[in-house]
Amino acid sequence: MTRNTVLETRGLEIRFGGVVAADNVNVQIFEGQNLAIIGPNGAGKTTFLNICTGYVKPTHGTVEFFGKDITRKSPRQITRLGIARAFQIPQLFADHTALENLLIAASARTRNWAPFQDLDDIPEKDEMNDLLRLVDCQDVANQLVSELPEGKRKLVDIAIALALKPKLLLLDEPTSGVASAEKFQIMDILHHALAEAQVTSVFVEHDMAVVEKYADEVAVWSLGAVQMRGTPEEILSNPEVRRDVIGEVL
Ligand SMILES: Nc1ncnc2c1ncn2[C@@H]1O[C@H](COP(=O)(O)OP(=O)(O)OP(=O)(O)O)[C@@H](O)[C@H]1O
Repeated sequence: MTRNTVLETRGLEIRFGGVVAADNVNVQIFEGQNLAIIGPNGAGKTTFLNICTGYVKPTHGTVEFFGKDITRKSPRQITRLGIARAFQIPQLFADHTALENLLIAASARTRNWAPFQDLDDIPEKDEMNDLLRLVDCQDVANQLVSELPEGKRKLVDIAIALALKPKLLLLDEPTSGVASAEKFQIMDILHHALAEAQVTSVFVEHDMAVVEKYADEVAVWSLGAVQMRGTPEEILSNPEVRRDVIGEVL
């Protein structure tokens, strides 16, 4: 069965001073997949997400999204084309409620954002309530984001990314900073929401139990390059990965 390519990078390169953060990065991401990116600190994982979303421009190489070259497009243009991002530290308006945050995102999706617009007037209210339900946050819709526990804040951040109706969602350590038991709850909700919204995902992750359970493929980064790619079983049983990424003493 041929798989449709959502995003493809060819020959990405960038260095920061003496550090090579991308060294001939060639990656294909296929429709419907949940690709995990793993690798030691400083390997270039976040740099890859930054290049794909237009925040960092590579010195060489290209990024194609559904066959269209987006390498030189701005982050805003790339978001509008259908690539969304969720961050390790949720990017939310802390003194607004969860629902208000989504309404602001909905407004920014379709119109120019007007900071003084009355949020009650935004027509996407039902759609945004549905999204909060999808990420199991309907119970906190009217609570200030600053008062939410970290797990709920992460889910609201994911709902905001989905409010942009992306085709591809890039997540930088979606479960960092939450307790182990809660990680799986968040990932279950995320996994279900992505399938429901038919969104392809790429997530950077340090927790191998999360990778094993939720990724259908894993790419291993090291020294700015993709060293290996395969199923979670193949990658997580590889002795080099166990030694260099997981830190096991073999
Ligand atoms: N804007 C920047 N300016 C200077 N150096 C940078 C910049 N962005 C990244 N780097 C460097 O490039 C290298 C790769 O960084 P990157 O954040 O992509 O790694 P990472 O694999 O995501 O690491 P971590 O797992 O610690 O988040 C690091 O050495 C980092 O310090």
